[in-house]
Amino acid sequence: MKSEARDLPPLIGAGGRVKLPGSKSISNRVLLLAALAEGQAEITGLLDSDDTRVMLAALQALGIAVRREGETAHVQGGAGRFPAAQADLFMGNAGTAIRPLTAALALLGGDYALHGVPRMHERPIGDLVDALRQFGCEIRYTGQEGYPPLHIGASHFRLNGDVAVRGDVSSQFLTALLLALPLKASDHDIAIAVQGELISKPYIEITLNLLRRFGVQVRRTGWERFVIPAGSGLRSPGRIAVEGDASSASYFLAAGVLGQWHGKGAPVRVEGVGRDSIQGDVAFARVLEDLGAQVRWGDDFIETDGLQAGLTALRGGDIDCLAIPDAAMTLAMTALFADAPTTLTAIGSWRVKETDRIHAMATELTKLGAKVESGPDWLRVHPLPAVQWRSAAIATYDDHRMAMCFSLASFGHADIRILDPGCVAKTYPGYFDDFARIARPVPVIAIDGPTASGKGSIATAVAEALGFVCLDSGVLYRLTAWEALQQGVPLDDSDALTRLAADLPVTFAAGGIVLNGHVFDAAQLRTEAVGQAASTIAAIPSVREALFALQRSFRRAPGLVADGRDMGTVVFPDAPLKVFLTASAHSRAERRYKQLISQGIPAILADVFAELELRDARDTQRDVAALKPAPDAQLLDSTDLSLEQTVEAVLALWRQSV
Ligand SMILES: Nc1ncnc2c1ncn2[C@@H]1O[C@H](COP(=O)(O)OP(=O)(O)O)[C@@H](O)[C@H]1O
Ligand SMILES: Nc1ccn([C@@H]2O[C@H](COP(=O)(O)OP(=O)(O)O)[C@@H](O)[C@H]2O)c(=O)n1
Repeated sequence: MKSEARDLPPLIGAGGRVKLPGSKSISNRVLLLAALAEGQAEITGLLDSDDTRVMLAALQALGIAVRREGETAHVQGGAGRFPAAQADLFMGNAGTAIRPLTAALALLGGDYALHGVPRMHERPIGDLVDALRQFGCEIRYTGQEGYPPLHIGASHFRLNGDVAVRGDVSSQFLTALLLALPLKASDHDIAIAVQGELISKPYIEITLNLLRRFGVQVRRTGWERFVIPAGSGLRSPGRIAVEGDASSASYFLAAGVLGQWHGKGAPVRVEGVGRDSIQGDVAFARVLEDLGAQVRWGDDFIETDGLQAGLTALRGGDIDCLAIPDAAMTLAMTALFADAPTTLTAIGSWRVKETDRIHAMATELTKLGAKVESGPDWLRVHPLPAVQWRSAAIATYDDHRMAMCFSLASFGHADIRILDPGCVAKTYPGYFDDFARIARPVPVIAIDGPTASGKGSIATAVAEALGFVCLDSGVLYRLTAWEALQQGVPLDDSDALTRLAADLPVTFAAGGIVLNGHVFDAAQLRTEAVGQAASTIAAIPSVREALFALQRSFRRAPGLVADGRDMGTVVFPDAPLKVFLTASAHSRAERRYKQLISQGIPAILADVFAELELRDARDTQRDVAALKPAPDAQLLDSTDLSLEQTVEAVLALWRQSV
């Protein structure tokens, strides 16, 4: 089932450590090699994600005994064959599963059907099939020519000189052949000739490296010709550890740089990859370094810590991404914070990944307000100045990397909603939890409570003391009510009231209210008539929803103090400090009475008291966002406290909480 959306709070910094999940590329290669090899393998650090489950399920369907306990899997190798001669295999959207399995199954022969999700049926596989047919493999397209689904039949294996495979669409075709051909190399050398410029070479290095671990030494001439020597056979190394995923590391490494902008960050360290990693995507950290990031390398970790001395932003420029196709997506995000446009080149392979990533990236970056240009195999992203950021709901195209990349937009100046965040399960089910662990959201102090408990005065004073922005959310309800009264909109016409709230022509300049382009005298909102009307319309769910985004947009660095009725329960549920401010009804009525008189508004204490009780009742009994303390709120009774004492009490709670 799809999770619908995840709202990310704007961030003021980042810091901490992340233990990376296992690399997808290594996990699926090792699983297949272990299944084909002779002997038992214990694989540790294995990634648990959609794509590895697809591979595990396929191997089990093929009769391979696999036992999995958390991050460890025990595989009893099939010694060059699969026990099941017939199987129907669901491959999801896992390119790292379908391609090498197609090669292995086709070379061995049998009666196998391979299919996946609709997007998988749009991802080309023709170049691999063409290469395998040169060996006499029987492969049929059961859908569209050149794409899965496939049927694999008997193998009439023959060798006829070098076998040709294209290398310029996906390096996974070559990887698939390299992983599977040792099955047929007992008596003869088998040579593969790559046609076209080989892309993603580092992924081929991973393949060669893992083949060595399984006893096969591939000889290569440049990146054009690969020979699997006669006598090669796959033998289990016994135990094999999977490195952390270097592509997934890129988001955290970028966070360790962007998270220092406000001076509130600390280093971010990813554990599980290091300077000797066999994954090409660790080169992303070198690219970041070239762009001006402060990077530290360890044997088993990489750490970023803001910018190098003397810089105020990452550098822009042209970046050849041929070697880091996946991590390169992360550079499209850091480009928003660079000092000049960034052009990513050699990214044609993005077009045939989980989605057309060039199109997806360009579309979603544009939603944030960014200027983006693109071509068949390149993307140019212009820096996005703070004032031009727009809040956006980001579509993720069933692409885990789109979802993970755009979490970095929360370092910008807008509210970010990630749609279908569950798609990260393809490679990193726990991504958003890990990201939240290193993220430092812009702090919010939420102050809720009944009328005249002192919320507004306390919030203003606390915000001033801390240098934070202040939001009096009641003002938004009062403004909507005031407009309704002005325009004669009935207070039970929820559609009209919702439209009013959604299009409230208001800005807050230097703490003052500007309505319809004119400075607005806030005293007009303090009358009891407006207060009662505000509390009436505030009970309408669609009005509350219409004001939700506007309220959240006040959360900006260095912090926010927000007062109202539902700041801690609904609008800022992740606020690190929530105060529920009360005072006895008598003292509140007296305070309000004095306040009104001092403002020259005529009032009678008994009436003020009665109206206050009426409003308390309405605010606490309504169905939506009823006035009540959040479970984690601190209760503060100000009946016997002065204004100054109450402010000090809130500041003391704040000091304790940070
Ligand atoms: N602890 C307090 N002691 C005395 N007066 C207070 C205290 N807190 C607030 N007041 C006064 O009560 C009045 C109502 O406070 P206000 O901040 O408008 O409350 P709210 O926003 O909760 O309705 C103001 O005139 C304010 O100065
Ligand atoms: N976050 C908020 C703020 C105000 N309101 C409503 O708006 C009315 C006026 O809010 P206010 O904060 O200006 O009221 P006072 O507490 O200042 O009297 C309240 O009585 C609530 O019904 C709300 O529902 N939720």
